[in-house]
Amino acid sequence: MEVKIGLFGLGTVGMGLLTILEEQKEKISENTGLDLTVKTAMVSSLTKDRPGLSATIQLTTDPKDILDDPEIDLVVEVAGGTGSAKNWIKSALASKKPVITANKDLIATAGEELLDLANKAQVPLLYEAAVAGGIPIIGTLREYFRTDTIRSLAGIVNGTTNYMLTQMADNDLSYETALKQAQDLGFAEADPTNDVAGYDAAYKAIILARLVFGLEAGLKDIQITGIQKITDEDIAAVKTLGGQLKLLFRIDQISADSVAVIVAPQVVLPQSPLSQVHNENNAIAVNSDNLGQTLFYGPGAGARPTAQAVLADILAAATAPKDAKQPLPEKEMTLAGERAQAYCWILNTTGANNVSQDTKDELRSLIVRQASHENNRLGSQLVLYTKEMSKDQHDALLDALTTNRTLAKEFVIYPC
Ligand SMILES: NC(=O)C1=CN([C@@H]2O[C@H](COP(=O)(O)OP(=O)(O)OC[C@H]3O[C@@H](n4cnc5c(N)ncnc54)[C@H](OP(=O)(O)O)[C@@H]3O)[C@@H](O)[C@H]2O)C=CC1
Ligand SMILES: N[C@@H](CC=O)C(=O)O
Repeated sequence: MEVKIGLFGLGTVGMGLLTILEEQKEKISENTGLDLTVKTAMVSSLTKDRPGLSATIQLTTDPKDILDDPEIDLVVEVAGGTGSAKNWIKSALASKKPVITANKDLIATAGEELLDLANKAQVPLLYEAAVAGGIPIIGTLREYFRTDTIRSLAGIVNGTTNYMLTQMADNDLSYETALKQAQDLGFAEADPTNDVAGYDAAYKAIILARLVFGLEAGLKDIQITGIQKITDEDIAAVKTLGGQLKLLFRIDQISADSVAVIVAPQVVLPQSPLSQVHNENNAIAVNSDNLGQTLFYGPGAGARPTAQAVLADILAAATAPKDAKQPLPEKEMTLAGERAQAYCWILNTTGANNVSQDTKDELRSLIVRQASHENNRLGSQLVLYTKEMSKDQHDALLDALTTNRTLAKEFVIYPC
């Protein structure tokens, strides 16, 4: 059976998809009986040089050439953005064309509305590539975990920042050079602000929290810290006690009907499997009643891995029953506040140190490890890894402790 595809976007992911489709045409046909052909591709510039692009693909800047073409069976949106892309997807669904997208910004911000439209139209809207690139996490959570109860999800879902932090720590690259390399390798967003500010990871966390816990949240609702303020000295200070800094997301069920969501650079200890996740690789740890702890690991960005996820969705959509509806989460949870956490404190030690005996005693009972670090810019520093403590305990202790020292940096420690 021939399936004609209308493709929005011919950048990193779009070109990656064309490469895989061309290379694996026969294999796909033998395995599925489907003959997948991209008929039309929408781009913003018709004059851009596109080496290797097949002359059989019609290029356009007019979305109607895809949306109004009755020959096009299925739409793939890999252009990005939340404006035009949303309209294209709505029009495609209204015309009963299945849609595949890699657009996490859009699925995070308008997923509820779009999935509702897809369900009403009884047309698939699939978005495996929107979270963790090539790792098949969306389908796995939706299908495999259907009979299990997930309590928490955590991990690394942004390839750009993980690549940057790896290169800064292991190869002494500057922040700027590491970012430039991530852009050149096709990992970063068109505007990398979303990557480094933590918004890209937050969009992915929002998608996962909706899928698993039925949580409807926006960027403004969750605590998000990016990596822009992380320096080579922070990385070195954290390393004195064996940890690494990684941009993590965490979604924890806190009560029967609430979850806490955070995206922030956190200290990952050597005994955590996440400490082995380097460069653009991603990993998602799922904690569920039946399975316990499971870890899904793989390439989280880049042309081929992301295109593979898009292709898997194309095959699923092309073979889905005509009236297929996407299962919606049974629970509908709300956002919870603070949870107990362990911390890494980096304290400047120059100047007076009149910490009271009570504070010293409390601190001693909470410190797991400590080391001194010579910061090239700030002088002597003390690096402390603490046990888990409540937010109130944290605030009071830090208040007492920093009367005569300054807290240079604070990071949460990811619980292994
Ligand atoms: N890169 C990655 O590793 C991953 C990306 N994604 C997501 O996939 C999507 C695409 O990413 P990526 O391929 O990296 O992006 P690129 O910036 O490389 O490519 C975007 C493509 O879309 C076209 N385009 C953008 N806006 C418009 C518009 N308004 N009208 C017409 N065409 C438009 C561009 O046209 P032109 O070529 O003329 O400039 C370009 O071909 C994004 O949503 C991204 O978040 C998801 C997972 C991983
Ligand atoms: N910019 C994103 C691309 C994939 O989603 C990332 O770096 O992870």
